Amino acid sequence: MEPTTLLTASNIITAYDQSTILWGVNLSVLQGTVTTVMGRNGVGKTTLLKTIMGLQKAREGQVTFKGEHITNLAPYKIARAGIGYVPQGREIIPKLTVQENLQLGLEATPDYKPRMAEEEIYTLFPILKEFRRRAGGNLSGGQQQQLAIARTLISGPALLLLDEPTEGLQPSIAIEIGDILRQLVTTKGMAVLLVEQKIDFAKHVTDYFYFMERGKMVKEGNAATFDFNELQEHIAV
Ligand SMILES: Nc1ncnc2c1ncn2[C@@H]1O[C@H](COP(=O)(O)OP(=O)(O)OP(=O)(O)O)[C@@H](O)[C@H]1O
Repeated sequence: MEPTTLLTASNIITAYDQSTILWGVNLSVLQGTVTTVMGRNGVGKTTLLKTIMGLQKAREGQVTFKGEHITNLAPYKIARAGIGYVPQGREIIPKLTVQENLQLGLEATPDYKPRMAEEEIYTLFPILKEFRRRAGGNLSGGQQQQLAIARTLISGPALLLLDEPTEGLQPSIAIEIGDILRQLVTTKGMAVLLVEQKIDFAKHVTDYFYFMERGKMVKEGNAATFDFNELQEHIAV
């Protein structure tokens, strides 16, 4: 059976005032896969995630999710449709406890009820259970990243958008995060759209790659056949 396409972005053009950042981006994400967008700083990766999430308006083009047009809908409507966004920098609330931070994710649901049970989340992230009464600000970087992902999972998204989740983390901690992402796609059938700069980490988790340069996808392919040497040259500079 052909895997279902969950998300499609077609010919997306996004600009900040006079400055155009995305110049006709095309991308799709299949259910049960991790899709990764790589590219140097400033090429527009974050802008792409924000456009998908409705946080930045697309001037042209369309975003389709589960067959429905969601282009430029209010972010809360996009969240309720089933897309979870874990922004760069995690954005957890340092003074709130782990459990309280987790519950903030319920704002993405219409009835404030979890779509993934807290216990199930704590099974995926045992350290969060152990530290559930600690202030979020007292967690390590890797634990804060786990919390940011967990907070998004509580609303039961079908697609998770992740912006550089391994930034500032040691490789071993990054791999732990990667293993959790793989678990979500293989056991829950979720899809992940990842923005990443670290090739080793990306290779570990990714099924399908896109490579972006100056607001456009210039290369794409299956992880198994993707030419990473070429990619490395582009990214390393
Ligand atoms: N709110 C904004 N207003 C104006 N320009 C912006 C804004 N946000 C980002 N930009 C510009 O848009 C371009 C693309 O930024 P974006 O954050 O999407 O890139 P990126 O590929 O995610 O890079 P990084 O890895 O550094 O986050 C950059 O030149 C940036 O300066």
